[in-house]
Amino acid sequence: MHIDNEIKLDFKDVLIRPKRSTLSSRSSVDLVRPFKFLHSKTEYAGIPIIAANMDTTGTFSMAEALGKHQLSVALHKHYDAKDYVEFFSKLTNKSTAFYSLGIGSADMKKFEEVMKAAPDAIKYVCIDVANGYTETFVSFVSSFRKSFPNMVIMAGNVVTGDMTEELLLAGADIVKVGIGPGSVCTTRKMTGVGYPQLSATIECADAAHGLGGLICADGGCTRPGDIAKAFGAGADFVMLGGMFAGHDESGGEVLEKDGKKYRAFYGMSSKSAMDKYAGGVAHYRAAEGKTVLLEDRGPVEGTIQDILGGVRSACTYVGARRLKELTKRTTFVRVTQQLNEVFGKS
Ligand SMILES: NC(=O)C1=CN([C@@H]2O[C@H](COP(=O)(O)OP(=O)(O)OC[C@H]3O[C@@H](n4cnc5c(N)ncnc54)[C@H](OP(=O)(O)O)[C@@H]3O)[C@@H](O)[C@H]2O)C=CC1
Ligand SMILES: Nc1nc2c(ncn2[C@@H]2O[C@H](COP(=O)(O)O)[C@@H](O)[C@H]2O)c(=O)[nH]1
Ligand SMILES: [K+]
Repeated sequence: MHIDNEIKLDFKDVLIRPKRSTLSSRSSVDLVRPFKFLHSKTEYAGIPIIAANMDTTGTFSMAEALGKHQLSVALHKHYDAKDYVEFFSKLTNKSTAFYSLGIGSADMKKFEEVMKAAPDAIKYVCIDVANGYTETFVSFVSSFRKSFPNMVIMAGNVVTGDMTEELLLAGADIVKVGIGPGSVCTTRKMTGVGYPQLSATIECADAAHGLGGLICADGGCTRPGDIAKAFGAGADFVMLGGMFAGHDESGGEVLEKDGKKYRAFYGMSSKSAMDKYAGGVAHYRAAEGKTVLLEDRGPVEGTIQDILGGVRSACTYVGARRLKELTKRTTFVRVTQQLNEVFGKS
């Protein structure tokens, strides 16, 4: 047994210290980032915010709404092959949608079927498992890279620098970072495993950038300020589940209660998800996700504006004309209280 006594931080533990700035308006901040990748020759340009590959956020209609603003979606893995073929064939800005898959043989079979029907339609994939520390996962990423040398591969999840390096060396372009921070995640409760998300982001970004790789901070952002902090911490991409949930584009059924409209939102490892896609929770495992009912939030357009407005404003507070400059202009101050909640949680 070993104890790491260094304090590790979450978004709530810090604020970004303002700095002198020559920017006179939030409208002059450029959030579009160009990226080149470690392995793939594909070039990316967009606002590096991605809706999570959960079945109520990684939807085709979410992709359409976010794509208009150059944001991306990691599609969930439960559509039929023919639907992906149709979607990706029509997709004009390839960087706005990731095809997601796990490491099971059914996932690979479906992906091959889609690739065969639409050979050049997919440029970005997200290889996603709960636990990115297994040998099986690393060898899957490595053989996927051999089969698809020019695919942009995002792979995860991990939370430490050593495993970030290993995945990049195995063939990932972007390592997805986050174990247990999610809004409908119960991994920490069920297993006691996890890592505070701000520190995970800082440490994995540092490891990745040293090798010329990128990271995506996945999970735990509950408001636009957290997204600014994730970028400030060194994230190249930020993935959001809960913040994009509950909108018209989320799909799923709408429930009415006392005259109010609600949408269900659940973890992909929750009982709800396993009942829906795997015929229940397997005998040897427990659910590691929960189900919540969210008040219907209408079109996602308003949420997008809040997010982009918040991040642009953060950039002006530290004098970052482009999102790219945010990290090097960020000094975090540790705080004991981040928000004034005298009139309730906001
Ligand atoms: N970021 C996070 O903290 C987490 C994210 N999730 C999300 O939910 C999705 C579904 O997750 P889930 O159904 O739990 O698993 P995955 O779809 O991630 O499972 C992938 C493979 O990993 C194996 N595995 C070994 N150890 C573990 C472990 N500790 N947790 C999960 N799988 C393990 C599984 O085998 P076997 O089932 O036989 O053990 C399975 O073959 C994930 O793809 C991810 O998107 C889920 C949990 C945590
Ligand atoms: N431990 C679990 N994590 C999950 C599950 N379903 C999704 N996720 C992860 O959460 C993020 C989104 O986080 P949020 O805070 O923005 O909502 C998602 O990308 C996954 O990595 C789950 O069932 N269990
Ligand atoms: K995930």
